[in-house]
Amino acid sequence: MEYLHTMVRVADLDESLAFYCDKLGLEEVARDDYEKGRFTLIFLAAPGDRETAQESKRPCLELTYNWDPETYSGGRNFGHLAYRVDNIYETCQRLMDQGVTINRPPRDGHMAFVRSPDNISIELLQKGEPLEPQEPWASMANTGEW
Ligand SMILES: C[C@@H](O)C(=O)SC[C@H](NC(=O)CC[C@H](N)C(=O)O)C(=O)NCC(=O)O
Ligand code: NI
Repeated sequence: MEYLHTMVRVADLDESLAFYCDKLGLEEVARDDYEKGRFTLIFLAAPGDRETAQESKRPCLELTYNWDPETYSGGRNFGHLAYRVDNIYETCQRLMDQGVTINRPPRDGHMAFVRSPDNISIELLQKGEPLEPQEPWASMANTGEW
């Protein structure tokens, strides 16, 4: 058995691609429009997974965009998507510069959380050992739910 993808439904495709690709840094590896079902599926991969994902659409995040508007709510049982990053301070600074709220700042040099436009929780983990605590991150407060 192999892990393939996690699917999340998105209300605004352009807004979601701006967040997941332009800001978070994921890359589109596949896109399928389904006229009959009136939806689009887009498979996104982290740069480190690109080669594997281009061949087999795994490991991926699958965005489902239903052409007819729906209200997505609840789903408290869904926790988060997690990505490992080379430098969590640089990643959070880049996201913050692009207007993303760092809901749980990387005070420990190891873990941070942000939210997607559809309020999906995204965990960012430092690759290898935690970085030395440094400002402004060490004294930043949490913002809302992470
Ligand atoms: C391609 C493969 O990875 C899929 O996940 S297709 C699964 C299929 N998706 C849809 O029909 C998308 C549109 C639908 N309106 C929806 O929002 O799910 C499906 O069976 N989805 C049902 C589900 O519970 O995921
Ligand atoms: Ni799927």
